[in-house]
Parts: sequence; C-alpha cells; structure tokens
Amino acid sequence: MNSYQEQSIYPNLVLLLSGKRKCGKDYVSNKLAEYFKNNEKVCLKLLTISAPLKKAYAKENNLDYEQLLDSSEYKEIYRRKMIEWSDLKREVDPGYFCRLAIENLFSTLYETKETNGKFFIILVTDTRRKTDLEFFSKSFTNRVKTIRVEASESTRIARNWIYTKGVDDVRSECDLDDVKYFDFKIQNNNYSEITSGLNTLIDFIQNLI
Ligand SMILES: Nc1ncnc2c1ncn2[C@@H]1O[C@H](COP(=O)(O)OP(=O)(O)OP(=O)(O)O)[C@@H](O)[C@H]1O
Repeated sequence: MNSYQEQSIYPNLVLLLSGKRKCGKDYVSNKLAEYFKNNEKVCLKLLTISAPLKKAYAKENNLDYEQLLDSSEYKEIYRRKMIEWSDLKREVDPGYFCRLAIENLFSTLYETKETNGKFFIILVTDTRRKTDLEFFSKSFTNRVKTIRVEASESTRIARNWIYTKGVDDVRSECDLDDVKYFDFKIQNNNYSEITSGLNTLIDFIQNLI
C-alpha cells in the first residue's frame, strides 16, 4: 500500500494525457470535463502538473502567475527558462511537481468533499516525461490509463504552433516520443476524428461506472 491508498480520497481512474504542442491536450481535457460536469455519478477533476510549477517559478522570479497559465505571449517568453529551472528541481526529486499538484488537489477535495460517493476521475492534462508516468503509475497502480493525443504538423501549425529551438527539441517536449504503448491514441486533426476519439474515451469510462 502506498501513501495515497491510506487516504480517504483515492481516485477510481487516473487518465494521463500527453501529446506534442498544440495537438489539443487542453481541448480534449475541456471536452471531457464538460461532458461529465454535473454528472451525478462521476466527479472528474483536471490536474495540471505545470500549474504548481508555474506558481513556484512565478513566485521565485516575481512574475505574474495568471499570465504564465494562459496561452499568452508571456508564457512563450518564459517557457524556455522555466523548463531549465524545473529540470534542476527534478534532478533532485523526479516526482516533485507531480506530488505538489496531487497534494494541492487532494487538499481542496478534503474541503469540498465533492468526490464523496462518486466515481472519482483525475485527468492529468500535461504529462510530459517518463518520470511523470512513473510517479502516477507507482501512486495509483492499475487505475492509471495513458492517452496520447496526436495531430499532424500542418494541423498544429494552423493552431499557431511555431517550432522553437530549446522548447520543441528538449526533454519536456520529446521524452514521451519513444513510448511504444499508450492505452488510447486519439487523433485530433478534424471534427470527425476528435468526435470518435472522445466517444471511445467516454464509452470506456461509462463501462467502468
Ligand atoms: N478538434 C479541435 N477543433 C477545434 N479547435 C481545436 C481542436 N483541437 C484544438 N483546437 C484549438 O487549437 C488550439 C491549440 O489547442 P490546445 O491548447 O488544446 O493544445 P495543447 O496541446 O494543449 O497546446 P500546448 O501544448 O501549447 O499547451 C486551441 O486554440 C484549441 O482551441
């Protein structure tokens, strides 16, 4: 039994979403959250590993946390520096930001009690590294499923992706490229692909409830 299993809040399912920049990770996450919003049997919570990371970085560097969170130019300016800074933290403790994110979520849920009596799903919206996969697999064992969102380069360019050295060619963006197996692969180049991918995920969840 690991330390999370001893707690009263423990997820029934942990979905780990990954994919290249502008493949649509946030889009897929928001669609799933929307679908299960106000569902009487399911409580789905989005978990963003980069949120506590950005908060800590903003604090240390006297920056605006809210601006770092959205898709603004501000985020692009600091992305590279933030990656380098967080890599140093991870060298000491690979699960540092994952733990911070999950503990923030659990402490909120203790207060709100909104998972009580519901099928509790955590959807991690930005899994980037093998160490992230390892952290969640160790913590939540066979309740973890991995989801890879895929879109072509031309689709991603149309969504304002610009190849950036120091961002697109470093570990935070490429570490999961050589992972051979994902439980689900979702194509997101057009409406029919994404609808079919989302339906597969929703059916999978409905069958577990
Ligand atoms: N299937 C879709 N239909 C319409 N718009 C989409 C679709 N998928 C993604 N988009 C849009 O493309 C843009 C990029 O998507 P999103 O922010 O979800 O990507 P991301 O993978 O989270 O990006 P990043 O890695 O930069 O955070 C957003 O404006 C989003 O609304």
